[in-house]
Amino acid sequence: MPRSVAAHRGAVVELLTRQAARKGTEELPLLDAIGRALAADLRAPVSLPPFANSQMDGFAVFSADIPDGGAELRVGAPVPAGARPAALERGFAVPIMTGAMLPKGADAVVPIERAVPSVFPAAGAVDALVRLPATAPGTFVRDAGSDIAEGALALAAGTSLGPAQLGLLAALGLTSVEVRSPLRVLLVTTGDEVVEPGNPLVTGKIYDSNGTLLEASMRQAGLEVVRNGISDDDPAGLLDVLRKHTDNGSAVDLVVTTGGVSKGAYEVVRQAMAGEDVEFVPVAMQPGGPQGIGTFNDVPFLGFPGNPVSCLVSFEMFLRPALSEVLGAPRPRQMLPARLAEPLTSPKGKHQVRRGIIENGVVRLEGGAGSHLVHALARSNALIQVPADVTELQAGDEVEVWVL
Ligand SMILES: Nc1nc2c(c(=O)[nH]1)N[C@H]1C(S)=C(S)[C@@H](COP(=O)(O)OP(=O)(O)OC[C@H]3O[C@@H](n4cnc5c(N)ncnc54)[C@H](O)[C@@H]3O)O[C@H]1N2
Ligand code: MOO
Repeated sequence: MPRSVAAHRGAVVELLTRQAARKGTEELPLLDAIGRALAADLRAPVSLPPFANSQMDGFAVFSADIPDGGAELRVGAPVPAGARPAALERGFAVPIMTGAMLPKGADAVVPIERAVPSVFPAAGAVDALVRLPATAPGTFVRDAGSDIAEGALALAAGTSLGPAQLGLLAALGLTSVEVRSPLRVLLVTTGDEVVEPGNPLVTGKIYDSNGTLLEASMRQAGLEVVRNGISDDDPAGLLDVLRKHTDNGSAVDLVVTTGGVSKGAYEVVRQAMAGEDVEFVPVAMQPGGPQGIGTFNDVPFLGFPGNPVSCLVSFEMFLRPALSEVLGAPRPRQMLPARLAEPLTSPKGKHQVRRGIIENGVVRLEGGAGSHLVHALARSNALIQVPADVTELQAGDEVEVWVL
């Protein structure tokens, strides 16, 4: 009985949870922390904004100085951004620039466009007057701490740090941040037929796309990737590579291989793992059905199938979500409902993952179901999820898509 996608994902989560618990944290300069997960809850060391300030270029006023019909007020000394202004005198309006500190005694800002005249008096002008409309207290004032108050929770442990989160930390005055240390992965592609790009393509051989595809996926997800070339179909050679990288305990946190897991005569990964704590399970998913999982030399092990699309789908369906769950980073893929632009069929009892392009809530298929179709994959921006109990869908039917 094949294992469900959810059950296999759960097994990958369990495998990584133990390993992640052994990893520590590290302090990094903000920009080096992009894509990492925050190690601990972080409280705001200062309030944002730190002081009440103006949201507009205009006049800071005491709202009670302006009756319903408006009033003519005397113009005081202007407040540029960055200055510490003197208190506002009653009956005065002071020119204030966006972001500048509100003078004590002021409680509202009237934008320059609503003033008559609607220009600031020239520098050095004396006895200038301005006519302003009535204004409710608080208008165009950004109160101190209205974004976040000092001591409040700024970001929770496990938050994935993207540009917005790092920008917040900078706004709070921080220059570095404590993040979870990344997992280091040994990625080994296998197969006698597979050659490194850049070499001549001898008849019967193909270039290794899995190595680049998966290393790129892993790096984007915040993993450190160790490579050791391509292993041929000799199990002893593959075992040597795996031992070299796992023997000294902490060298790698996870091993991922590609290929050699199905039912052929030369299944190098299956053969190498005979006698190890690794099982080969059929998962009710297409592509990416045959999966290896377990530990090698006490290090978590995942054996992805050899077809390139199967590799990407295995990564997106199992490893990436498990990393999100266990480490907090990367952020989970955005999942959207979309209408199918065309019909599709799906094998009975298997969760199918098709590739497609989503645009304005409609998703169209790119290429067929074949797991060798890397060109179609490269044109796609979404994975279309077809549940195991669905065998046919019509144009216009709603599906869930994961945005790549
Ligand atoms: N009799 C059966 N045959 C197959 C079954 C099955 O159930 N019964 N399952 C099929 C499915 S589904 C998949 S997926 C593949 C999985 O095969 P393996 O993991 O053993 O992978 P390989 O046989 O080594 O390769 C499969 C395919 O992918 C190409 N490949 C391999 N490595 C790379 C690489 N690094 N870069 C690019 N392409 C690669 C390889 O040449 C094969 O075409 O098994 C089916 N067969
Ligand atoms: O499961 Mo295979 O990965 O369909 O091609």
